[in-house]
Amino acid sequence: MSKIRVYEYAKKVNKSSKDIIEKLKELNQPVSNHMSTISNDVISKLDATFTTTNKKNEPKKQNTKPSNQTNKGNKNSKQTNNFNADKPVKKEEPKEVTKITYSGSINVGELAEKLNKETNEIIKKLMFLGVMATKNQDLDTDAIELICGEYGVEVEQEIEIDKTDLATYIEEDDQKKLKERPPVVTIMGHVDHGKTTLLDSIRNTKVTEGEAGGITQHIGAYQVEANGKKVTFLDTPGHAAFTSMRSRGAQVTDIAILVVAADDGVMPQTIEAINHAKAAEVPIIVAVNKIDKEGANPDRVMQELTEHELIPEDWGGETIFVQLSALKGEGIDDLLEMILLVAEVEELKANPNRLANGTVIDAQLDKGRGSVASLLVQNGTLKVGDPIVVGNTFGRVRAMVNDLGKRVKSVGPSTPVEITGLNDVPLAGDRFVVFKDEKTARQIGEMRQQKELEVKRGDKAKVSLEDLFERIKQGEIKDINVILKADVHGSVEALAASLQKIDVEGVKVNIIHTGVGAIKESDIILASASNAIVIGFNVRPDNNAKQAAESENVEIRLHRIIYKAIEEVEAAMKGMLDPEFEEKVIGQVEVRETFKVSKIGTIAGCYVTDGKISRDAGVRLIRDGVVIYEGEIDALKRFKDDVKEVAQNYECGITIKNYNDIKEGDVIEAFIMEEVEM
Ligand SMILES: Nc1nc2c(ncn2[C@@H]2O[C@H](COP(=O)(O)OP(=O)(O)OP(=O)(O)O)[C@@H](O)[C@H]2O)c(=O)[nH]1
Repeated sequence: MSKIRVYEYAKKVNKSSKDIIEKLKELNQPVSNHMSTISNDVISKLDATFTTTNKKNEPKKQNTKPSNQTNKGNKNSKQTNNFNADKPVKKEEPKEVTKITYSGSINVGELAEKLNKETNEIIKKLMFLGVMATKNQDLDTDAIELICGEYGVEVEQEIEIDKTDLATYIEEDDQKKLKERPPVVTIMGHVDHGKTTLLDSIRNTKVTEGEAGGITQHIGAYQVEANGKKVTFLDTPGHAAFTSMRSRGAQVTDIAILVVAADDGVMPQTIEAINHAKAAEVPIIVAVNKIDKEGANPDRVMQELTEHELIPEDWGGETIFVQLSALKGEGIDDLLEMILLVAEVEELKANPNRLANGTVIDAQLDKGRGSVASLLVQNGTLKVGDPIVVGNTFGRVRAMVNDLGKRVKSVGPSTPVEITGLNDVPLAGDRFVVFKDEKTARQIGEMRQQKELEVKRGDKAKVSLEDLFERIKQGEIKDINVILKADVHGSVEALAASLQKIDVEGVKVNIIHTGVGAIKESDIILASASNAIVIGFNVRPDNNAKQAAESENVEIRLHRIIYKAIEEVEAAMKGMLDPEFEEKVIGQVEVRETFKVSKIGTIAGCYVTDGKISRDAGVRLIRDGVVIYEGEIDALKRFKDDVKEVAQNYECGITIKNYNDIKEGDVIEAFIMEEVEM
């Protein structure tokens, strides 16, 4: 158990921090203030006093009555007496506050105002309580309660419910309704130690038994049966299940299988895997693989793992080791048996008789079926037709397919299933929750979408790759905001990871939104609002997005090769991007006569009406306001001489390269391509 602070403990036992501080003094464990931490052994001592009495006497209350106010109460009554005595004088008494309410956070100044006191007075009181605070400093619940207690004022915190938080819609289970559920297992280990082979081996030996004709399908997880019990394997070998999912706060794994090749021993990724599993507090079963190989040394593996606190039972430890050959399918039954054993110890349970919730294992956009998401049902039963919110997407479960490629109507806890029917593609690691009615699901889904947009919005000036370097140099930019869209989830993750690794002069790429599928108007709006560049990988903007990008001045970069996209961003950050050119019109010329010369073609006798025309300029032939040709000048002459340029109000002769259809009255527009100033 980790340490907790005085005020946290106070809240836990429904006492004021002051009570706890007093008690700690009595226990000879004085602390300086309510923010001080208390160690585990002291907590047990406190528990002995508080949890027993607390449970007996005081039900948990939302409102916090002021504590310890006997003194204050007296003072108040004294005041009243004085007031009565002074009645004929009719002095203005400040309005007495007896109760305040607040929501969210409140700072010292605001509290003073609510209490009808001077800010300085509050600051002094806080100092006395060991808290140094300034006027604009936010106060935690406990400090607020302490101060109000001092004045004998009741405090009520209005708890704000975040309606977009899916967790608030998941009701707690009645323990009596819980039933055993299959364990969800992740296989981890160093490269080439045999994770994929093991996953295949388990699947091949177990899945098809009794499932004649079943076509296996990769939906990110599969179930096998052993000894009449089911086991669910996440079939994303490696750390994906831990890294990407856990980064979104999703915990799906119950048991981690650590594969270590007996001929190779503990390697860097083995250690990494151990750390992931430990951080997630997931039990580890070690699978010593490749024991069929010459040079296999299982003992060495065990020896090496003891250094990482994985000690075999035979050696007095608690870690289960299974020796196997994934390639030959040996030891698979042992492994499954051990998994079931650990599962039993862990008492994994869920309630199949409720609306489902769980986690997205993977999701993608399918040309025919639209958004397709692989879900792991973690609690409840998921049914076709269920109104559902998945991450920031929503819909109704249209169809469900299990890991054997079979259509199913309902699935219970720990079951992986692929669903269609969502309005957009969610992300791996997103939570899903089923709702009773579609209207609520839609409302919450839309609110979540909206919130996602708002959260990601910033209000900086627009950025483009071209001016990036300059703004980095000026110190205007520290983060480069990027919105990433790609055809498949894997590319999104790969590109995002690589972009985030680019580090130029301490400037970092900040991926504010990623998604699968075409670049949409909403992406552009988000980019515009958050001053981001949109990078599309194997995807294109749709028409609305194109228009929005133009009007919002948002830069879209399209790529087909990951490293090119990375190179480009890196080059922009280093100021090495090829310069961008912009067209600049330098002049206008009126065609007054035309001459046809056999070897030369049409010569236009012209008059420069505006600006100038130069020999190396590009030209556009405009007739009745419509551009009918764009090309280069072949010759520019004044009288018989070739000239470099001709200025306004002068006459000249022009021939256009490979173009002769020039007519009297046409306008020739001259333009040059100019490097955009950075
Ligand atoms: N002899 C022997 N070879 C094995 C065994 N298990 C896996 N291999 C071989 O080891 C190599 C790597 O196996 P994979 O299953 O691809 O390893 P992995 O851990 O999934 O590798 P990555 O996906 O690259 O991380 C392959 O050539 C397998 O055939 C085994 O039990 N015995």
